[in-house]
Amino acid sequence: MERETAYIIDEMHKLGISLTEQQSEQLYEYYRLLVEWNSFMNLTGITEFSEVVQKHFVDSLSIVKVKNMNDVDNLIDVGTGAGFPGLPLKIVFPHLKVTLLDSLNKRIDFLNAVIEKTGLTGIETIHGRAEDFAKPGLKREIYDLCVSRAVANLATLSEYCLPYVKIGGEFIPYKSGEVADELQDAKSAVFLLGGKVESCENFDLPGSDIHRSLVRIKKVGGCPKKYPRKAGMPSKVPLHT
Ligand SMILES: C[S@@+](CC[C@H](N)C(=O)[O-])C[C@H]1O[C@@H](n2cnc3c(N)ncnc32)[C@H](O)[C@@H]1O
Repeated sequence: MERETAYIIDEMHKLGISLTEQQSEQLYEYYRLLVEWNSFMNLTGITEFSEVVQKHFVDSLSIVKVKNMNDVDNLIDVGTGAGFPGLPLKIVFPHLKVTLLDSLNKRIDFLNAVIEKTGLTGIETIHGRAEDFAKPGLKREIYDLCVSRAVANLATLSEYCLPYVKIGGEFIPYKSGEVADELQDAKSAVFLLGGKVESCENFDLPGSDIHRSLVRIKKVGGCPKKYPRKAGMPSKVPLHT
């Protein structure tokens, strides 16, 4: 295990992140549980250790290239699946109050097991659809940051995510490949939901073939009450021009 934790520490160092022994052990335990649970449920197609470190852990943390996480108090990860990117972010930045939301209960069971085994506090899981928890009195417009990876196209995803973000906060989707067309298609959805695209940072993820794009969308105005529409609508009929 020492060799593996040293590898995790080195790879995070390349991103300018200094990990404690405890944090590297928590990430290793997360990896171990991911592989164990993956043998009886579908969590990830990636199970080889160095690939998990690069394609899940380093990728999740690549947000530090565009955002100072010390400026963030709370975040929600929408469609977190096996916890990416929200759970590695919580382990590396323990001051964060984190909500992990997913519509598949089996994945929530897995996340709860990781949280219990690693002893993390200040993190909650929600089993449900993104469209159902951004209602007034629930989790509407309370987060500094919303992140999401591999969940939906940007127009749909904006309707899932922007209602969670407080004015002045940010929504940063993890996209892959070229996103120019997707950004164009999502432009009016982002505007309608109170967002403004500030920038899009593209880079190759080291040690993998992933071309990552991180889009910074600022919440500049309140989200109209009618959004998000009822569950299923944002994906069936995405908001567009
Ligand atoms: C391809 S997986 C990606 C998981 C993780 N974000 C990652 O990058 O590894 C998509 C996840 O989004 C969840 N999801 C899709 N639509 C959702 C919705 N409307 N509300 C909540 N979760 C949703 C699915 O259950 C699934 O776990």
